[in-house]
Amino acid sequence: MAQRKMIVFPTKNEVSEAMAAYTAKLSAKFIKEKGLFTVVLSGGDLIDWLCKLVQPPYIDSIEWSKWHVFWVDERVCAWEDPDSNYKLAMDGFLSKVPIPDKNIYAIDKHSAADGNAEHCAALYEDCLKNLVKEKIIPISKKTGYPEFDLQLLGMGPDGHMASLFPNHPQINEKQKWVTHITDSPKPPPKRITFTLPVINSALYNLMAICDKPQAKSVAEIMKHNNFSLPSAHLSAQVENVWYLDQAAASEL
Ligand SMILES: O=C1O[C@H](COP(=O)(O)O)[C@@H](O)[C@H](O)[C@H]1O
Repeated sequence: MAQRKMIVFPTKNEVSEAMAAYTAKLSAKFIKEKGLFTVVLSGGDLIDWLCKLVQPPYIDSIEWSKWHVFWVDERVCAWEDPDSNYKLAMDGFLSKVPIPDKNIYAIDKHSAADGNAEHCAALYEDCLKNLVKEKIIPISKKTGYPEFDLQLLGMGPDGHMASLFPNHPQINEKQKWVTHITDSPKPPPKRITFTLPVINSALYNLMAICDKPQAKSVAEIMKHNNFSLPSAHLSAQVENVWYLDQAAASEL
């Protein structure tokens, strides 16, 4: 598994530029190697920081039609709900680039609106399994879990990543690929999330953290390897890179 690599940038703007360059480089590499690129998004502030991808030079140079887009976690609510990670990504990023609709794998619309978190997680896992059969997602020979090319992750001030929260059992799930939570400490309470083995089976994981509220958890992870914080468990098969701004790195 890849060692954690950290780069501190002066401001959020440089984090955003570096994320775009990293994503574009991997997009070109994987599309050249296998004709497609699987990208996993999170919600939260990260979507704002992806803004550089919808500007020149990336908007015109990325082969968007070869992208397949997933969510590492999703809130169990209607697609139109302001809490929806799908809506956030559609409004701020995906609606501005020509990715075919069929390549955008959102939470099941009806079950999400019905609010059944367990069913939504099972359906999302079925969706991934079908894509394994269709050879869009390989199963890693090393881990036995689905292998995404790139995941773009964020961390909450409490050290959570995806919807894996401190002191909640989802972090220990090893059988399922996608699990659910109904008592998330951060609203909304019902969510689905990739499990840790799936998150760590990605080839490249890019964790982007900006702003002061995250600084304490960043220091706990970097200085003390505090594994009670879910983000401390992040790894990857090839590269596990953390991009921070000065504010997030201020307690290091
Ligand atoms: O609730 C969530 O929080 C995390 C972190 O979000 P941020 O706004 O603190 O950056 C996010 O990565 C996750 O996808 C989201 O559902």
